[in-house]
Amino acid sequence: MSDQSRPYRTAAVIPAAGRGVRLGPGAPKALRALGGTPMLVHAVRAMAASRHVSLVVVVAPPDGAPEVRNLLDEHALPERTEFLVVPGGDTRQESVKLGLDALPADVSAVLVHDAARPLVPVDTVDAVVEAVRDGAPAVVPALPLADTVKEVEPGAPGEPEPVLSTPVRSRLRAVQTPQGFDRDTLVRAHERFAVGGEGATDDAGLVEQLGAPVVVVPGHEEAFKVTRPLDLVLAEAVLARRRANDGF
Ligand SMILES: Nc1ccn([C@@H]2O[C@H](COP(=O)(O)OP(=O)(O)OP(=O)(O)O)[C@@H](O)[C@H]2O)c(=O)n1
Ligand SMILES: C[C@](O)(CO)[C@H](O)COP(=O)(O)O
Repeated sequence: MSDQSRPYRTAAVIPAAGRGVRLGPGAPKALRALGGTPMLVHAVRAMAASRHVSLVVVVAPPDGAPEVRNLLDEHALPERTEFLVVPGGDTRQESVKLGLDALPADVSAVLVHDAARPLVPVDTVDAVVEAVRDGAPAVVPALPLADTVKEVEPGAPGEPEPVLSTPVRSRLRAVQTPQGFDRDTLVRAHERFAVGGEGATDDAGLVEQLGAPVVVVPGHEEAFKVTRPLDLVLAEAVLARRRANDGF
């Protein structure tokens, strides 16, 4: 739980060090354009749009920190927000850990947000921060599923895979980011699993393995992750609709 003696400051860590293999050949995914602006800049603006967030730590591709720093300097970002850039690691988990290591001592709450979710609305960001400030050590935004999900025995690509079970769909949620945490809880989770741990595909998964409670708040359809080429088509369409609605 949070240390009440510390002032309450919320920072966002944005892992942006991935290659974007599933998106196809090109620049690292976070640096690819969406509506003419790098996806990372959209993600940074989405975090800085929250009045709660006063620091954004961008975790850049390992050899791309100077380029990312220049990128942030070139784009208009809120002046009240501080920005740090650090080099990332080989996995998302390592990159998040490197971002956490860069946080100053006065940060009490941390959001971890994929650069690959450039269009998350500020209301979703605020809902996550507020749940953490209300005392939840770990908060994830998530949506119910539209598809039925099967657990299978994974086989060779293209080969039929035996179905093992069908989880009850109404109990499942598709988890998004930003995920919000009490800083000490998240740091403990990452330290425990940094070396030889089981790992997890999201930060809340590490906190669950610590035994700490994680709660879900409503996510948003526009907080989807740009993973494959079709996601980029959808992201361009969402952005174009927003720009048309805003009249620019
Ligand atoms: N070594 C890594 C790998 C991923 N990420 C970041 O974690 C987020 C979620 O990862 P994902 O969408 O899987 O991105 P990539 O790893 O780039 O995609 P792919 O798996 O297709 O290569 C992205 O913002 C990505 O930049 C990171 O910071 N460091
Ligand atoms: C953190 C995450 O976005 C939650 O859905 C997801 O687990 C990241 O997975 P990826 O394979 O690293 O994109």
